[in-house]
Amino acid sequence: MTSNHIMSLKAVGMRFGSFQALSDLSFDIDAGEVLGVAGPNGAGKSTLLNVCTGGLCPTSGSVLLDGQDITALPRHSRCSRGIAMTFQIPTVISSLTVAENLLVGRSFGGSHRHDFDAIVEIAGLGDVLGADAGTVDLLTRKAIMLGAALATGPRIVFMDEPLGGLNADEIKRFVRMIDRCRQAFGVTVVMVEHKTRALAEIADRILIINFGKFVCLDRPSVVLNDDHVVEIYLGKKHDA
Ligand SMILES: Nc1ncnc2c1ncn2[C@@H]1O[C@H](COP(=O)(O)OP(=O)(O)OP(=O)(O)O)[C@@H](O)[C@H]1O
Repeated sequence: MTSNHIMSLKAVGMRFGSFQALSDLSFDIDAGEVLGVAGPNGAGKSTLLNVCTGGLCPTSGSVLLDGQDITALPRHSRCSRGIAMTFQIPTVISSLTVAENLLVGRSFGGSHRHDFDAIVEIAGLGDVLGADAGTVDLLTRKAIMLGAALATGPRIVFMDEPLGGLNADEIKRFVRMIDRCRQAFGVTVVMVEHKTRALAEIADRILIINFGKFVCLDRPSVVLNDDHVVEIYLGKKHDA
């Protein structure tokens, strides 16, 4: 029987000293989907992304990529297997041009490479390729980070709060960018996001966690209309 799961977590736990940040998390990520991850502050969302991308090695359970155990692999080894991550605060190399930043991304990753011109077009960076990356606005810095992640040739991209700090118009533009990544390259996207309305627009499914524990995983219309989820785990202050 063939599986459509690109990644699976099996009973994953993450303990920092005596603090249990993630507990017994098990779920599958479908190839080609946009999976949203939401939950209150401190729920364990960034910890979960780090466990998936190799920034942290879980203290219990396992992470599988295409059914292969990658739990102990560090970030650079996972990158060469097609796993990329973007961060809440855009990490660009300010002393390099926009194009050079993308080329740095291209020097990492595995044997597969997405087309460079297509990445530039998707990220909307055509007009600023020669600009110093340190001089561009926040949306462009986020686009550079996404472009550099795509330049590693990923099959799955994890994004930590990609919409943070953007205004309503910029959110729409970045959501379109994410959608184009999927259309053009077939990449799977897992995004942690507090802006639940935007998340509902782009995500095929949303995972809710709280206190490091699984709460639910379903289509946005089901998850976001669940009274318990809305009141307890999302809350009005995060809605945008
Ligand atoms: N390296 C660490 N050492 C100790 N505790 C940590 C560490 N990293 C995270 N934590 C704790 O684990 C919990 C989950 O943190 P995490 O950053 O994953 O939450 P989050 O859901 O991403 O929160 P937010 O929405 O505020 O970004 C928090 O209580 C945090 O203080």
